Amino acid sequence: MALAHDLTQIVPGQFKGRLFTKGHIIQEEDIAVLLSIGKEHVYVLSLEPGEVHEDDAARRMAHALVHESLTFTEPHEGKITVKAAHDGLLVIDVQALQKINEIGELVVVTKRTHIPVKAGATLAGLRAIPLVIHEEKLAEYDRVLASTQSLIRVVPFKPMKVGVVTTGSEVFKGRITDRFGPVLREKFDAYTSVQFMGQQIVDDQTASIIDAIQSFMAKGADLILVTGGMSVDPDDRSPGAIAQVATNVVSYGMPILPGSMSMLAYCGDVILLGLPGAVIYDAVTAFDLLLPLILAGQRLTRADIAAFGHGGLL
Ligand SMILES: Nc1nc2c(c(=O)[nH]1)N[C@H]1C(S)=C(S)[C@@H](COP(=O)(O)OP(=O)(O)OC[C@H]3O[C@@H](n4cnc5c(N)ncnc54)[C@H](O)[C@@H]3O)O[C@H]1N2
Ligand code: MOO
Repeated sequence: MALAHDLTQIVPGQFKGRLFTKGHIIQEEDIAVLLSIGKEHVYVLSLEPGEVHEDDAARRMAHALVHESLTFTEPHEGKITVKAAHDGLLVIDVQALQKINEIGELVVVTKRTHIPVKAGATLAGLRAIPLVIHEEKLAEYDRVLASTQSLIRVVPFKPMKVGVVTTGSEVFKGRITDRFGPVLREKFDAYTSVQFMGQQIVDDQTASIIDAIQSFMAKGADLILVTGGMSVDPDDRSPGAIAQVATNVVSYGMPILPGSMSMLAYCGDVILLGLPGAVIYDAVTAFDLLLPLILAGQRLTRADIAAFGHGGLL
C-alpha cells in the first residue's frame, strides 16, 4: 500500500523531517517505525473531482509566483520554500499577501518586505493547510495574484558610486579620530554593488560642506553621505548645506529611532543622505533601513519615509 502524504518524525533537539515520502510502498519492516511515530492507522486517499492534494496545491501556488529572481524547492510535507536567486532587496506586495492569507486553507508566509537578502536566502514558505484542498481556493488565489505584478521579488542592487563628506571641527582639527569612515566602509562591504569613492573631512562651515558635496557630484557620485552636524546646535550645518545643493528635499527628520535626525534629499538623480551621530554608536539605525532601498534604485517619497514609523523603533 502507498502512503498518501509525507510522514514526519520529530525528535526534539535532533530531527524534524520526512521519515517516509508520499508514495512510499509500506513494507513489513516499516510497521515498527510507523508505530514509533504514532501511526497506528494508515489511510487510503481518494480524491473527489475538484479536490487537490497538498503537494499539487503547493506546486500550483508556486507556479503562479514564478519570477526570475526566485527559486522554488519541491514540496516537503506539503510545503514549498521560496529562495532568492540572487542578492538584492526583497519586495513583497503586502496588500496582496494579506488578501491571500484571508482566503483560508492555504498560506503564504514571507520575511518582512524591504530587507536586503543574499542569493539562496529563504524568503517565503507556502502550503495548503488540509491534506486536500478545494480547487475553488486555488482559483481565488490565482485571482488575487492576477491583481499584482509580483507578490514576491528580489530587486538587484544597482552599481552605485558613493562619496562620504564628514563634518565636525573635532574631527577636522584632529582632536578625535574619525569613526564614521570605518563604520560606513564596513556597512558598504555587505554590498558588492557599492563603489566607494572616498571620504572628505571638512570643518563646520556650510560652504566647505557644499564644496565637498559638489566635488563628489562632479566626479559622478550616485550617492553622497554627509555625516554629523545633523542636530540642533547652531554649528550643525549639514541639513542647511544639503538643502542648498538639493533640488528636492524629501525629509529632514524620520520616524526611525535611532537615526531620527537623518535627512534625505535629491539633486536631480543624485541621492544626498545626512547621517546623524547615532550611526557610529548604535549597531542598527535609520541608515540600515534606508541603504538597501536606495541601492535597489527606489526613489523614496515622503510617504515611504513616514511608513517607517511602524516598526521604526529599532
Ligand atoms: N537637544 C538636543 N540634542 C540632541 C538632539 C536633539 O534633537 N536635541 N538630537 C540627538 C540625536 S537624535 C543625535 S543622533 C545626536 C547627534 O547628532 P549630530 O549628527 O548633530 O552629531 P554631532 O553633534 O555632530 O556629534 C555628536 C557626537 O558624535 C561625535 N562624532 C560626530 N562625528 C564623528 C566622527 N566622524 N567621528 C567620531 N565621532 C564623531 C561628536 O564628536 C559628538 O561627540 O544629537 C542628539 N542631541
Ligand atoms: O538622530 Mo538620533 O540618530 O535619532 O539618535
